Amino acid sequence: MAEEKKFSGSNRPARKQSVPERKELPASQRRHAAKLSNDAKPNTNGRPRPNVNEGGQNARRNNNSNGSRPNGQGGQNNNRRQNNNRNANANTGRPMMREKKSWSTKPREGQINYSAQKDDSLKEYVSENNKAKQAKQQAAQKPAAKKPAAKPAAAQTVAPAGQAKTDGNAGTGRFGGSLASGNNSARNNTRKRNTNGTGQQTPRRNDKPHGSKKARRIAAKQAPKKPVTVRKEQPLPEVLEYKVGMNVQDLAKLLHRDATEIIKKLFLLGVVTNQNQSLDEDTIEVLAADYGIEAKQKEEEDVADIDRFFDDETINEEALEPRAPVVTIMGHVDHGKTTLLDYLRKTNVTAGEAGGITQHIGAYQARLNDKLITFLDTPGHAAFTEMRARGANVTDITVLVVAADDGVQPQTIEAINHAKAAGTPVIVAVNKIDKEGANPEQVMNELMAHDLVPEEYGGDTIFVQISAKFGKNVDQLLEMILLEADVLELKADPTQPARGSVIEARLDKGRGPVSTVLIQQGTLHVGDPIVVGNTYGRVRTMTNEKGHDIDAAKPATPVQITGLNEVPLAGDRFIVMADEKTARAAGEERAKRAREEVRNAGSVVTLDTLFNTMAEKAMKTVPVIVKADVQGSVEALTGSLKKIEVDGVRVDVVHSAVGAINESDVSLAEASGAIILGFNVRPTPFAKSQANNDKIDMRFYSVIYDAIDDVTAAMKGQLEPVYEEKVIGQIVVKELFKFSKVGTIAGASVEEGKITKDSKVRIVRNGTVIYDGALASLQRGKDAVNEVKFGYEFGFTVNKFNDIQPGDTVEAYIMEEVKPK
Ligand SMILES: Nc1nc2c(ncn2[C@@H]2O[C@H](COP(=O)(O)OP(=O)(O)OP(=O)(O)O)[C@@H](O)[C@H]2O)c(=O)[nH]1
Repeated sequence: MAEEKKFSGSNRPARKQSVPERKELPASQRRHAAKLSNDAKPNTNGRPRPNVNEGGQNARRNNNSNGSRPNGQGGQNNNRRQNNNRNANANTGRPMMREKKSWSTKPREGQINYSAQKDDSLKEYVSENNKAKQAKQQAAQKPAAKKPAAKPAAAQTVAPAGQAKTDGNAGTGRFGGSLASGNNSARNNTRKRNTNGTGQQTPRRNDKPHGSKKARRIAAKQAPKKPVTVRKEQPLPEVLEYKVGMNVQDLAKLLHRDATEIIKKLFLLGVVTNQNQSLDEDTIEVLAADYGIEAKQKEEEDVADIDRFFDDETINEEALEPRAPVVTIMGHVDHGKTTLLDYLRKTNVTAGEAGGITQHIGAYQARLNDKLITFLDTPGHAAFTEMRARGANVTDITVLVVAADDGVQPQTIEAINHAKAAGTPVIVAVNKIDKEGANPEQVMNELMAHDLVPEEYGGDTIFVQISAKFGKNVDQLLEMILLEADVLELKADPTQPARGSVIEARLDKGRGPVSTVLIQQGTLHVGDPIVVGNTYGRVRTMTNEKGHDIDAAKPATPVQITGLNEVPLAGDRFIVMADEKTARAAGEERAKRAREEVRNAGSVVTLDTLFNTMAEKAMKTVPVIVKADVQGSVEALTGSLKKIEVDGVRVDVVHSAVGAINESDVSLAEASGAIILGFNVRPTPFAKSQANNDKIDMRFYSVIYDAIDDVTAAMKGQLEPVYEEKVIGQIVVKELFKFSKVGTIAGASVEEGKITKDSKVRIVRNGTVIYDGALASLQRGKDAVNEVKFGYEFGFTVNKFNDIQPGDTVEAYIMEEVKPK
């Protein structure tokens, strides 16, 4: 049962200590008490009655704070419990939710204890009041007591710890059982409210405090505080692995600490920051040191760096297997490289080649005694120097073809140097030994001067005399290659994801970018996500050199693949990635960086480069756009064009790509004033008509030499004309004729050569040039003439010079344009 509290008018606490002593209640209070006494009748309708008039002045004053929120539920107001209960609505059994002041039932020191005073009227009042109160409480408890009994479980659930329970414990709770009685009790017990396990009911939407500001403030003070979530204390990590730029929140997670704790710590360390501010390396390290742990900067993986897969040897020694040697054939033009490969492949590439030059790198495999040899078909023309160099970089062995009837030539030496630079052993194939005039001994002697000493002369270079045309000793050459490969112990790990290099790439009309790649490590599978140079994709199809579809390719195998987004460059490296997403990210990042590189290279001017840049700007350029059928040709042509040496003029390749000449090429040509050079390609119909309209110069070639010659001529035409002085005649002044109208006319004779009307004249007196200028008039007799030849006499005047004397000699000369060499 609810603890019964006496509410007596005489029990009214003093609001101030200095309340004057009174013998009896004032008339007004007695009147009020009497009114209350009348009101304090049991509530028969079961509904809560407002307590506005209950409790006399106290009750009225407390009415303001009789909100819906239980006061002191959170257990903060234990010391006020009695007051609350005293102030509880007697009708409802509900506690006074808020109070304006903490009232004590016991008089404090210096206070007057009204209750102790003898006052019969008050006693009477109290007794009546108590009876009325009891009656009211009993009436109020009746309906409330039913519901909790009907739903004890619910009541158990909702009754927070420390609150009165509605069963047999009613009246012993914090609110003296008031929760268990009346309508509040019924509501609280029938509706589940989330207590979040804290014992505190979560506030309802309308649980706003009412009353004056002050009342709200006090209520807020007394309101149960939100439970503080206690972070599970986890131990600090041994090492703080951080990234530069992390903020306090990030570090808080890593350190298992509260962000505010870190902010405080940093503040004490002299760093004022907030949760979101990025922190530098030093700050993070100092913080870690303060926590007494080690800080280690996390190395961010550069997804675009595919070279690391080539540098970091992650090869499993146990998985290594012997692989085919990769052989590059090098040599001077027409010494028989293609014929040798032809023989090996039993095809006839030579006949189909325009201009008789191999235009791009191909790769093929030859088999001898069940052993494979991979050949890279590198061209011999000087234009392909870069490609040869690239070929040598993926090469294990270089076969140097030297025609026995032609001997060592410039490109033979160049090939030797490339092989030396790449560190690959050289096997010399002395070719065309079938030919009349072939002198293999001579070739051997010449090569010895380049450190290629035959074994029979005590050196370590293998020489094989062959006839590629007739296949003589070609098998012997293959044997020697395999022998050398054995010495090199060539092995690879086929178990890892494939990586290698692009040998050749082109754009196929139907299949998109088609690339010949050489696998250097691992096994390449159809479907592999792949990054190639600055592009990426998934291996859609894979074919071997015979054009057969294959599913997997092991190390040292050249295969043609499709499925890339763009045409890569010959020599680009490729790597198979874990998934397509990573491949895409890497490819896109690489492409972005490549674009930035190009942009920066074109625009950055530093003080160091300023002079050069200015000088460069003063140069005349021949802008060209190069389009070709294969990447190798693009590179060969652009490389050759850049090497053209004409003083004061350089080629500016504004764009180069594989594929037909399209509209965007024509637009670019118009914008940049470029000539379009098409190598084995033609324009699309649209591009053709656009080029006609825009008067764009498009030229088509199938031989690189022709393209280079044309551009060289164009470049020479671009040069400023150079003039040289050419003396055409010697004249001696004989006498002077003075005319008032025209001035002095010199009479002279042509002693050597001639003089023309356009001649310039240099007047020399006593060996000194006294005047250099142009003729004003040239005449014979009274007639003006264009030219006076040797032996004739004539008259002349000089522009702006009137001091000519008999005996002066005159050099007649002209400025003649000199063609650039
Ligand atoms: N008699 C004879 N002629 C040969 C031999 N090898 C090549 N030839 C001829 O030499 C010429 C040039 O041969 P290629 O194989 O095209 O020479 P290459 O070195 O590939 O030339 P480029 O592709 O221009 O670098 C062709 O006419 C061949 O038929 C040979 O062993 N004997």
